Amino acid sequence: MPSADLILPLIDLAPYLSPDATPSSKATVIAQVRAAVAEFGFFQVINHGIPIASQHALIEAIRTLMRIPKEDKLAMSFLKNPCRRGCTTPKKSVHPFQLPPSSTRFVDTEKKKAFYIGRPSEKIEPPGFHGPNIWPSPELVPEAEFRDPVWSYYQETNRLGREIWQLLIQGLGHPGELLSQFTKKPVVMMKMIRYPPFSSTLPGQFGVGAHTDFGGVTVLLQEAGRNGLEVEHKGEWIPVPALENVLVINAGDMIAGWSGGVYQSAKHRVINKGEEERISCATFWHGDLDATNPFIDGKGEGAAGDETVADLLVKRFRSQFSLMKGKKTEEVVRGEVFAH
Ligand SMILES: O=C(O)CCC(=O)C(=O)O
Ligand SMILES: [Fe+2]
Repeated sequence: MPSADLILPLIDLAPYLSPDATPSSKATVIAQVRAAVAEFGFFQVINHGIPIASQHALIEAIRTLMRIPKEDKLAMSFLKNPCRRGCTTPKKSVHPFQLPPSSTRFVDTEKKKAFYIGRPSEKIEPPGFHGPNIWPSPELVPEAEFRDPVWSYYQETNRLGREIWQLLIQGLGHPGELLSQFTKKPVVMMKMIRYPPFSSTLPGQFGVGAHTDFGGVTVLLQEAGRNGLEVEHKGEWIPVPALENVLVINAGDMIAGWSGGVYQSAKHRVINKGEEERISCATFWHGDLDATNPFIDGKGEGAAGDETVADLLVKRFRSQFSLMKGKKTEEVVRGEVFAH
């Protein structure tokens, strides 16, 4: 059961981001962020600098895209894309609850649909995190209704992800400029999500099952009023209210490892109990594929040391894949099951 008593910290970023910020006002925010991520792995932010109009336009754009015919979505399939972009459909995997007699072994455990974009580069580069984005044709969805607002929000959320990374770095006592050591060409994926209304989900189905994010900073926009996100804290689920112009920030496993356990990567899940669809958008701001832990100068061991960002990402996709027998590794590295 979600706990009614616990709430996540709500941090005002103005004393850090505004032109009048002083060293002391910045230090206060750095300390607040450190405390929040050390305790919860999550916090919410106001005065984050992303214009409300950009947030609204993004949500409308996602709604528009999710309504296009299924065959047009399949033509932009994430599973067929070599660099983790495009459309995913509900997740199929083995699940213990209610298998109707006529069903196959696989049922949908998650009912969401998602569309991914990332940092665009002309060439598709191994191991499949950099490459061109795909977009619906302008005849299908005019650029002003999808591509333009999505791209503009992507740039905003990139800027905010960078600021949050710098806050976390400074919270560990390093200069914020350390960021430039592992973010020359960072992997920054943006996942736009649509959860169906509660009535169309089966008992036991989640919007997103409990998981941790595996990489760096996540910046999450929830459509205002469409609650559903819950964060685990000491065995209890804390509901995270979907508030207008309030973003959710969390740290992934890579940050927890790199920080030597100072920062937490908390489990979270989504259950849309509402009778309306729920739109959200998560930006996963990782780092350069060849980067290793910047806090220990590459001298450490394991996840906290000499593994690169690419190693960590690929390892995570592979381990999730082991649940699904009979598929090829390539499908794993690209597949929805292995997306966040
Ligand atoms: O939609 C949400 O509120 C959260 C999504 C999420 O946790 C994820 O995609 O990793
Ligand atoms: Fe997540």
